[in-house]
Amino acid sequence: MNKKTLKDVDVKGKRVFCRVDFNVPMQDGKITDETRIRAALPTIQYLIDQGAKVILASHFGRPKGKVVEEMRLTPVGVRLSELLGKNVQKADEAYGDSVKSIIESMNEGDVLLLENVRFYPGEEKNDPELAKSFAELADVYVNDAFGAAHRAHASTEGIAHHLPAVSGLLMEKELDVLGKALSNPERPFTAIIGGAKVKDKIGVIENLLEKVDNLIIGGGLAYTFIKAQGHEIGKSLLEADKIDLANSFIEKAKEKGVNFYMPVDAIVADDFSADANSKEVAIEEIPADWEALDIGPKTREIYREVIQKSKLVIWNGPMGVFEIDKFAGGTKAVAEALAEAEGTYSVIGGGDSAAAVEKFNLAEKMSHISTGGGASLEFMEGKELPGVVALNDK
Ligand SMILES: Nc1ncnc2c1ncn2[C@@H]1O[C@H](COP(=O)(O)OP(=O)(O)OP(=O)(O)O)[C@@H](O)[C@H]1O
Ligand SMILES: O=C(O)[C@H](O)COP(=O)(O)O
Repeated sequence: MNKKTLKDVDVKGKRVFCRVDFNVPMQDGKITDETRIRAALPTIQYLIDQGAKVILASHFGRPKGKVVEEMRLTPVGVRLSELLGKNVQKADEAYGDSVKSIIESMNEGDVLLLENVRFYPGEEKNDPELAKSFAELADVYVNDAFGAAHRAHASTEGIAHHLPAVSGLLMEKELDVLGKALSNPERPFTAIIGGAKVKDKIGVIENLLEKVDNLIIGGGLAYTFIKAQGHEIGKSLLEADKIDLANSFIEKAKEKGVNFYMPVDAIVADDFSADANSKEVAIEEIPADWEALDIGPKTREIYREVIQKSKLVIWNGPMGVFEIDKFAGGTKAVAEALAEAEGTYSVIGGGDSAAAVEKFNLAEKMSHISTGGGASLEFMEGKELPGVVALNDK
């Protein structure tokens, strides 16, 4: 990476504004998945060990510039304190005199968690005044929020123009893994693209078609491709305006010598629900009144074989409606194939695929699970991430 990292600056005794992504799933004030908090621990612990005064900032949810009581970061502070095994002070604001006076009383190695930065309208607008107010709190800026690096906000981008600005250890790792995969992949290199819509994955498919040896398609978006091949798809998800594009991807794959894999069979249902009737059918036999909600067993086997022969696999998006057990089999089969494949480096591109891998208790078996959903998608599209661009060059 050509950006300065935490290791390039001296933080002893310094006030460090460290942007993390503590936007964790929460239900009734309880954190339901703490992966993102755990992923930020190495940077926080490093700062503590170096004797920095650690000022943590994060967004949580989408409060739209107003204080929303349920979106305070208090529960995150409590859990962080337990995980670090030390007191984490929590501020009720994210800048200003009250925060400054807390920071004045901090000792080296102390940790302060600021309030949700999205309580202020200037955050998402990347307001220069708010960025300056954040910068006034600190001597050094560390961005460890890979999950929010695709956002040009005051705490992810604006602030970097006012302080020495470096990446944290998680940010560095994410950029290294994803960067190496895209610039210098071990081959055979396979991408598995699933999820609901073609529309959301156009950029990723376009960019990956230039790089991979195998492109595997699954999930709801696969059926626009199946339709493009001239088959009827019943009530399965269809983006009619993307049929031509789907065909152009298939053509481009041929030109580039990329093996393009689509489902050859599916699990179809007479309703989008857990108690629907369901059955396996060949892909050209989807009944008119049914919808395909998962890839079928033959497809799973083909995909498993491709995965096993790959040296590197990037996976983004589930193969079916994995939230309903009946339609989770295809996504589970892909996750298991990745877990079992020896010598295959597996990169899970965040969001729903990461949630699926967690659900099947296979997270430990993956080589890298990105903490970024939207951010990893934009990275895989080949876009520059504003939160990274703004950091100091080496
Ligand atoms: N065959 C299908 N029919 C309808 N919906 C499907 C089908 N296959 C998968 N889905 C749905 O697609 C959704 C995930 O799509 P999405 O595009 O958001 O995935 P993702 O890219 O992994 O998400 P993220 O952007 O969070 O990383 C899931 O809720 C899943 O139920
Ligand atoms: O969960 C995420 O993908 C990040 O925390 C970014 O959140 P956002 O989509 O609300 O900007």
